[in-house]
Amino acid sequence: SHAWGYGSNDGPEKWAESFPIANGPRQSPIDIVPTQAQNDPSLKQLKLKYDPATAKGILNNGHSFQVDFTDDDNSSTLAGGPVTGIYRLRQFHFHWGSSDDKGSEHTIAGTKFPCELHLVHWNTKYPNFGEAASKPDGLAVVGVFLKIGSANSRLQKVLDALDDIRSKGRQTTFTNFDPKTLLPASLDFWTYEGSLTTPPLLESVTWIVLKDPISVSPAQMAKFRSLLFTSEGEASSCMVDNFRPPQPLKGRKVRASFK
Ligand SMILES: CCN[C@H]1CN(CCOCC)S(=O)(=O)c2sc(S(N)(=O)=O)cc21
Ligand SMILES: [Zn+2]
Repeated sequence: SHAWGYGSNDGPEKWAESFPIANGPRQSPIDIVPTQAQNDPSLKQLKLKYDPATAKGILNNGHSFQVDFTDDDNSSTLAGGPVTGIYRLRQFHFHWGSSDDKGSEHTIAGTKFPCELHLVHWNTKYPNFGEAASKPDGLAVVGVFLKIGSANSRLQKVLDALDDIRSKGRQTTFTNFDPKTLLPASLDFWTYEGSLTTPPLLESVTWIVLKDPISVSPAQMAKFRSLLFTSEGEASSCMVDNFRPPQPLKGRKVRASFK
């Protein structure tokens, strides 16, 4: 079976055994080196339009937790930036560490953040998400770093739902939430062609990593770490360190939308 995780027996160093694309040419995440990113004036402004009514539920999938959105129309979309056409918001989720000195997947000149938010969108030129997920221009994921600071009241709305989804497979309704409230003031970004950072590691993601972080407090980080990788009835394992380390750039260029 393709059971994978983040432990020593089933973690990122073992994924290539079941998912050989793990050693592919456009794997994610990467270390972003700002001085080596090229400003590209042809990059358009990022256009994010989210309708809070499309928020549907929140789920512990045993690897992270995700907030799912209804994606049967163009109510919540991404356009502009490095992409052509319209991409629909499917879900957002996070990756975080067991301590504040690690947790993000992308790093900035080697700097790790305690947490990273991913907003997953799929290209509407394809009939559905599943089809899009396997195409080289099928997905666009916006990455946002979380930095330790003051408590983030918008994030707290999401964290308040975690008590109901503590173990793997638990889900609950989660509606009337605008993911735009989780974004920093500036939409300046770096962009590069990459992959899913978890199995199946499909090389179908245009990455859009925002330059500015949002804040998270130490108490809020503790809330992330209260989740479990395991189902009820199994021996409990805390959901922490669910991040893949940076992967080789293999000649890819990282572009910046800003000077
Ligand atoms: C735990 C599984 N995570 C996957 C699940 N999806 C892929 C499903 O493949 C369909 C064939 S996804 O497209 O929602 C997605 S995006 C990211 S990430 N970290 O790169 O933003 C991981 C994943
Ligand atoms: Zn992710």
